[in-house]
Amino acid sequence: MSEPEEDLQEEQRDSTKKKKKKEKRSGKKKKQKEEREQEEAQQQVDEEEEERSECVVLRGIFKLGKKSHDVLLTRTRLTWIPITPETPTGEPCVLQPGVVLTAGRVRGEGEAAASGRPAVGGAVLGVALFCCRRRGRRLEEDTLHLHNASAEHTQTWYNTLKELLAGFSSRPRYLKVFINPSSHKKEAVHIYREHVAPLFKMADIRIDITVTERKGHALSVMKECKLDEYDGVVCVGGDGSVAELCHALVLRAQLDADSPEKPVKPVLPLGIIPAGSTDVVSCSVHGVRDPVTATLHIVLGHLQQVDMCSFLSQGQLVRFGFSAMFGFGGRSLARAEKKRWMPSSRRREYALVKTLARLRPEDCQLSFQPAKTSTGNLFEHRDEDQDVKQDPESEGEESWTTNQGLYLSISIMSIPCLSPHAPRGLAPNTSLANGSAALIAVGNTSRSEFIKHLKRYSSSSGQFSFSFVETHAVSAVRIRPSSLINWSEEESEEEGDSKTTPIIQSEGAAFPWNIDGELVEIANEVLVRVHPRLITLYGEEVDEAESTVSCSCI
Ligand SMILES: Nc1ncnc2c1ncn2[C@@H]1O[C@H](COP(=O)(O)OP(=O)(O)OP(=O)(O)O)[C@@H](O)[C@H]1O
Repeated sequence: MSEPEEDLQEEQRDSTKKKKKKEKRSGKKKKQKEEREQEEAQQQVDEEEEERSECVVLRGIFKLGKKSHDVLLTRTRLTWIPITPETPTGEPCVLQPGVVLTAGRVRGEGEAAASGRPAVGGAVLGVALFCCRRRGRRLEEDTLHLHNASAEHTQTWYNTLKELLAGFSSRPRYLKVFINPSSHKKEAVHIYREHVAPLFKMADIRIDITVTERKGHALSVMKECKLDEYDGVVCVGGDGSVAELCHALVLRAQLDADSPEKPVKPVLPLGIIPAGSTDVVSCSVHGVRDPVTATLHIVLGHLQQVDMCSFLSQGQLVRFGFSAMFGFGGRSLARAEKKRWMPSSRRREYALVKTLARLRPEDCQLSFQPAKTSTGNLFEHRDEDQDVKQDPESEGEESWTTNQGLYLSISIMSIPCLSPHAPRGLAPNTSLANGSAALIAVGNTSRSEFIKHLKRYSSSSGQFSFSFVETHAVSAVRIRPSSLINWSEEESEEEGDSKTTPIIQSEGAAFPWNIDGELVEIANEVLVRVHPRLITLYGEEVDEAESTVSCSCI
């Protein structure tokens, strides 16, 4: 090729490059312009929505207590200002309709006010707003009376408020309720009748109740019943009942979706009314063990996505759940279950002390897949997209970290497991919906050091600052025991030097696991997988539970 030809080609190349660059620049500019336009359009929609919601729906004069007030209702707030000549622009009080449970008509001599419920007979004297008030982590029922003698005026307000409340789509209208009458002190039915049913009735929520007759009853009902009629499921019971229902909801979703392998997110949310002895799941989404708080979260439709785990052994699903303890936690529960005749708190203390006295490590291979997107931010919320992409099953063997050793205790928890005994939770380093579980592995150590570690759970921190404790945010865990012992044999053993002697294998034996407070005996390797946001519970994210008890046994 001659020099001028080469120059010409070079020029052509340059001009094509420039052209491409120009096109790229103009494409980028076009994209930016489109994005800007989209943003502006969205802003306009938001502003219009805000304006619409701030539009006054109703305005009227009502008496609140003895004073007349100028009352204003928009779609997002109810505001009332005292009408006083000395301060014509008085301080407004505000209430969000989101906290209003229902509206009733005050009739007759105000008997609705006296009874705290919407009344049926007599002349209409005003509107009563039954609402929810926050006191710390507790939700309580409260009433606001707006008095006005005009029946027509009152009726308009009553109808409008009812219409507004009907617009809250997350609030349930029809619930399937399971009550375990044998939970804890056998008070579940009483708790339901006393604290829950009146609030459901007041909020016009229809209910369909099953009082369970045996273990597995709720699961079999859930497999068969027509779920699409309901807006949610409610469990009145302890952690065992909650675990059974969560497991049942996911299984049912799998059945409905014809997905035998992969867990499927249930459509219906689960509400938990605590009636057990520890109520860890309830505490983790309510911050308190209080049936009224739990019911109000359901009535107001507060929904919280929650991570769950699946537990598999030899490729078979054992169950779905939130937490599992292997080693100390499993053995302690197995001992407690043998003394079912004891009152539950005594039984727990007995088992704890006895297991501590016979403390022994498990010899096992512990493998885990670190959670990919964990940033160390305890209460971070992530995109749904991120969760979908995070599929531990698609990861190769190389993403696993494996250690072989002696462990006193291994816990895997996809929720913080708050309780009055451990207000910041057994796993404060995870949150309800961060897409990972906390793995807490306690290596072999002396009894006194292990007790120190346990005691720090009831204070507030420092339980992991020991050289023998390791914690990881994980998406999957595998525990392969090296040796087995039938735990009942262990009961009858003489106490030897248990600190360093690993457990001896015996045929047909199984390891006791504590899965959501239920004893599950598994002989082989267990694979735990975390399923981000697999279930929706009525409740909210809380970082600390109300502490009402102290454990006296250690
Ligand atoms: N009528 C019944 N009789 C016996 N067991 C039942 C009955 N109904 C349900 N169950 C089972 O009882 C088990 C324990 O229930 P639950 O957790 O509610 O009570 P708890 O063990 O006393 O409470 P906690 O787990 O907080 O100590 C669950 O596995 C549940 O399936």
